[in-house]
Formats: sequence, structure tokens, C-alpha cells
Amino acid sequence: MRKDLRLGLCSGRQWRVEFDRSGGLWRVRSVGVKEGEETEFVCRWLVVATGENAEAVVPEIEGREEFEGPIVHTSSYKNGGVFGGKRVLVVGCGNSGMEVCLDLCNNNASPSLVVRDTVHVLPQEMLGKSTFGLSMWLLKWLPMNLVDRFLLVASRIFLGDTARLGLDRPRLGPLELKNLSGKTPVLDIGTLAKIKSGDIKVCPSIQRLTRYTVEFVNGCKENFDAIILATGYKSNVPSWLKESEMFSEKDGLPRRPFPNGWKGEYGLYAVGFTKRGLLGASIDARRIAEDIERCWKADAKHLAAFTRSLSP
Ligand SMILES: NC(=O)C1=CN([C@@H]2O[C@H](COP(=O)(O)OP(=O)(O)OC[C@H]3O[C@@H](n4cnc5c(N)ncnc54)[C@H](OP(=O)(O)O)[C@@H]3O)[C@@H](O)[C@H]2O)C=CC1
Ligand SMILES: O=C(O)C(=O)Cc1c[nH]c2ccccc12
Repeated sequence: MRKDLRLGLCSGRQWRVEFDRSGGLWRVRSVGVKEGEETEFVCRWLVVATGENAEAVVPEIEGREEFEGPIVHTSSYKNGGVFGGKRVLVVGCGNSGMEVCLDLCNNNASPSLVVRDTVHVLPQEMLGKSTFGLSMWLLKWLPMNLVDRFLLVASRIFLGDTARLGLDRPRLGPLELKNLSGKTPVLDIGTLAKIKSGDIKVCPSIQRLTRYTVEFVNGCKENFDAIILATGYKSNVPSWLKESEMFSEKDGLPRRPFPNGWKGEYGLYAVGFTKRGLLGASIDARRIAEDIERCWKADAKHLAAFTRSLSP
């Protein structure tokens, strides 16, 4: 590795980042550590890449304090071993919720899954090829709505009618929906088969909790030993970046809509906050690299002119 590239191994540490106007530089400081153990990085350009999944989204649920069993978010879920023999309610049917349900089944727990909205479930692989890779490849040649039609026909063939299992599909196709709303399709790795066999039960939204019971919005009541919140993640940029121009306090995402959210002021950039997955991140990354290269070359030119002006 080149000597001028430094790796800040900083997991578990908290950071605070501020622009130092007097020096025209960004200061990245570790906070909450003992005196003498602080670290500071100083830089001209700062690329924020902490993503849309930086911290857990934990919804408010009526009666949460009353419920006797554990309520944990997927961010602290390791494996289903501790839930063996237990009735577990998994809230949220994104990729996390679906995979956790399958893992619970494989550990002899009895999971139920809360599905409150429509969802696109696609097979993870088709004839040995990854659906994601195949989609990205097809997008090179075909418009998005055609790729979506292909994905839906293939899903019907490989997975059957998901609506019959309580998983209605959105009106928009999977890629168009991802593009417009950021909602990621679920890639099935065996959960659907467990729903079909009755090993996983599909439930509506939670109305309220009592000591041992979950009451659903359709009035049904059921006892559970534990609840796992597979309710997703959010950006946490405003908690550590002391700057409020570029990032919204509300959702921690760039204020300017796609494709203009990548650049802020004073050498500040953002990569991977477009809700467009890897494709979005790669668009940001190219633009940022080009912009920094342009600034770098302009600086070098000024510096050369300045040096020349000093020489006799
Ligand atoms: N193997 C893989 O590729 C995996 C990929 N991932 C990725 O990680 C990212 C995060 O995934 P994930 O953790 O699943 O989060 P997501 O945001 O993708 O999914 C969260 C789910 O929870 C639901 N939800 C949120 N709040 C509530 C509530 N109060 N009541 C009921 N349902 C609720 C949402 O429903 P609604 O849509 O109605 O808001 C949504 O279905 C995604 O990009 C995902 O694709 C995650 C796991 C595995
Ligand atoms: O997360 C990405 O990089 C995306 O662009 C969307 C996406 C996630 N999982 C998929 C599976 C099939 C097609 C698109 C996606």
C-alpha cells in the first residue's frame, strides 16, 4: 500500500467532524476516549460513505414496556440458536426479516412474520446465475421496464404466486420501485418454501403488546416468547458531521435530490446515499473522483505558477 494512504481503523469509536474555516480543512476527531488517546485526521477533501444503513430503525410499539419477552433489533441478532423451541415474531419483511425467519426455522424456533405492505420477492439465483448480476447485465441492453417484466415472469416460474402466501407485489416492477423509492427487492434463499409449508406464518401489523401477547390490527391475538425487529436502518450523518447545509437533519441524506447529492461545499462529498444500491454508489464515486482530480490539478497549476513567480 502506498505510504500516503492511511487506514483509520476506527470501529467502535465515535467521531466528530468539523470544517476548520481558518485553515480551510476538515478535522476528524475521535470523541469520548481518554485524554491522550484522541486521534485527529486533517484533510482537504472529505468523502462521507457511512451509508443508508448506519444505525437501527426501532419503531414505537404500543405496550412495548409491558411485553415480558426480549425485543431485539436484527442489528444485534447473531443466530437463531437461543430461540430454539420459542415462538418468535419477526417484524418487517425486507431481506433481513426473511433471512432471520429462515434461520429461526433452521434452529427449531417457530417464527411468524409481520408483513404490512407489498413486497417484491425474487429468487436469489436463476439457473445458477445471480438475479442481481443478471439484472445489472440486462440493464445494459434493455430499458428498466422490460428487465422488470423479465424478472416478474422468471419469479413466477421459479417461486410461484407470492400473493397466495400473503406477499402481494407492488404495482411498480422491482427495479423501477428501487429506483423511485429505494425499496430493495427481497432475494429469496428458501424462506418462501417455509411459508408455503406452514413453518413460517404471515401476520398483519401489530396493534399493541401486552405481557405475553401480540394483538394484531385485524383483532387476532397470539402469544410470543420474543420479538425481532427487522425494521431496517437509517443514516446517522447528522450525529457526527457538524455541518447542516449538505445533509438533512431529518433523514441524514443529502438534501439535493439524485443525481446532485454527491457534492457539498469546501471539499465535502457523499457516496452511497442515493437509495439506488451499488449502481447509485458507483455513479457518485466516479463523479467524486473526477472532481477531486480536477481540483488537485488546478492546485498543482497554481502552486507551479506561484513557485515560478518566486524564482528570480
Ligand atoms: N443477503 C442480502 O443481500 C441481504 C441484504 N440486506 C440489505 O440490507 C439493507 C437493510 O435491509 P433490512 O434490514 O431488511 O431493512 P429494509 O429497510 O430493507 O426492510 C425493513 C422492513 O421492515 C418493514 N417495517 C419497518 N417498520 C415497520 C413497522 N413498524 N411494522 C412493520 N414493518 C415495518 C418495512 O416495511 P415497509 O416497506 O412497509 O416500510 C420493510 O419491509 C437492504 O438494502 C437489504 O437489501 C439485508 C439482509 C440480507
Ligand atoms: O442494491 C442494489 O445494488 C440494487 O441496485 C437493487 C437490488 C438489490 N437487490 C437486487 C436484486 C435484483 C435486482 C436488483 C437488486
